[in-house]
Amino acid sequence: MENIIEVTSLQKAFGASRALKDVTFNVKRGEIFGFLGPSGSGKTTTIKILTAQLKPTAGSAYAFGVSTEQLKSEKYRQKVGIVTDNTALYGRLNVYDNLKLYCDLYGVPYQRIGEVLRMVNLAGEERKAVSKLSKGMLQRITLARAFLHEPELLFLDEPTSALDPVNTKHIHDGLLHLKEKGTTIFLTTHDMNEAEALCDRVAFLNNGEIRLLDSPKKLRQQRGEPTLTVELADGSMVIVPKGPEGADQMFRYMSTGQLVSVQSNHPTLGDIFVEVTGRKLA
Ligand SMILES: Nc1ncnc2c1ncn2[C@@H]1O[C@H](COP(=O)(O)OP(=O)(O)OP(=O)(O)O)[C@@H](O)[C@H]1O
Repeated sequence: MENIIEVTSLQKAFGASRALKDVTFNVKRGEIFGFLGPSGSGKTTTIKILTAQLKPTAGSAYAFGVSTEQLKSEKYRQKVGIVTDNTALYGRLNVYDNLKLYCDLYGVPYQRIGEVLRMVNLAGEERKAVSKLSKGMLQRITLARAFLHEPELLFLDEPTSALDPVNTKHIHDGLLHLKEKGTTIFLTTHDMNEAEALCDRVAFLNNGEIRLLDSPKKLRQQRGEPTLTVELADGSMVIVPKGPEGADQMFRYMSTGQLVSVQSNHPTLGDIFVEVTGRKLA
C-alpha cells in the first residue's frame, strides 16, 4: 500500500531538551494510524512538524511525496485537515457562520454543514454563539470543521479528550465513516480503548523514540500468554493451557456442560502502554 506520510530519523530539540530523538515511521494511505505515548513523549511536536507548524532539527518528514513544510501551500490546503486544541473559531459568530466561512474557504456547498453537525451530534445547534459553547461542544465543532472538506489526510491531536462516552462514540463513527470514504487519519490519543477501536496500526512513543509499531491485534498477540481463562458453571475461573495439553480439560468442561465462557489471555493496549513506558495510565 502507498505511503501517504514518510518520516525518517526525525529529531527536534528545544534548546538542550530533545523532544524527538530519532523517529522513523510511515503511514499508509487509507489507514487510521495511532500515535500513542505518555504526556511529554513528543506526540504534539511530531504533529506540529507534520503540519508545518514546526521545523525539525534533523531528519525528514514527507507527506504526499513532498516535504511537510509544503503542506501550508494552497495546493495542499484542500488535501489536509488539522484538529488540535488551538480551535481558532470566531467566538462572536454562531456555529453555522463559523462553518460557513470554512465552506467559502474550501469551496464546499453549505448543505454539508448539516451533515457534519450530525456527524458530531450537534444537529440543531447551528444558531448558538461559539463563545457560549462548552469545551466538549467546541471540540466537536472543531472536528466538524475539519470534516467539512473531506480531506485526504486528517491530523487529530487528542480529538475526544473533552468528550463524554456518547459523543466520543459519535466521533468514532464519524471517523470510521471518513476512513471508509478514503481519508487517512493520523491520531494522537491517551485513550487506549479509542486506539483499539479505531486504529489499523499504532506506534508507541516514549521519550522521543518509537518503541513499538504494529496493529493493536498483533501487538496483543505477540505479548499474549498461551493460556485461556475459562469460566465454569459453579462460578469458578480456571486457567487452561492453549496447546494440546489443555484439550482434554476443555473437552471435559464442554461435554459435562460446565463451560460458561472462554477468554484468551492477551494483554490490552493499556497493559502494553504501561509495559513500554513504565508509567501508569491516568
Ligand atoms: N515550544 C516548546 N519549547 C520548549 N519545549 C517544548 C516546546 N514544545 C514542546 N516542548 C517539550 O517537548 C517535549 C515533548 O512535548 P509534546 O508536547 O510533543 O508532548 P506530547 O506527547 O504531545 O504531550 P501531551 O500528551 O501532554 O500533549 C516535552 O518535554 C515538552 O516540554
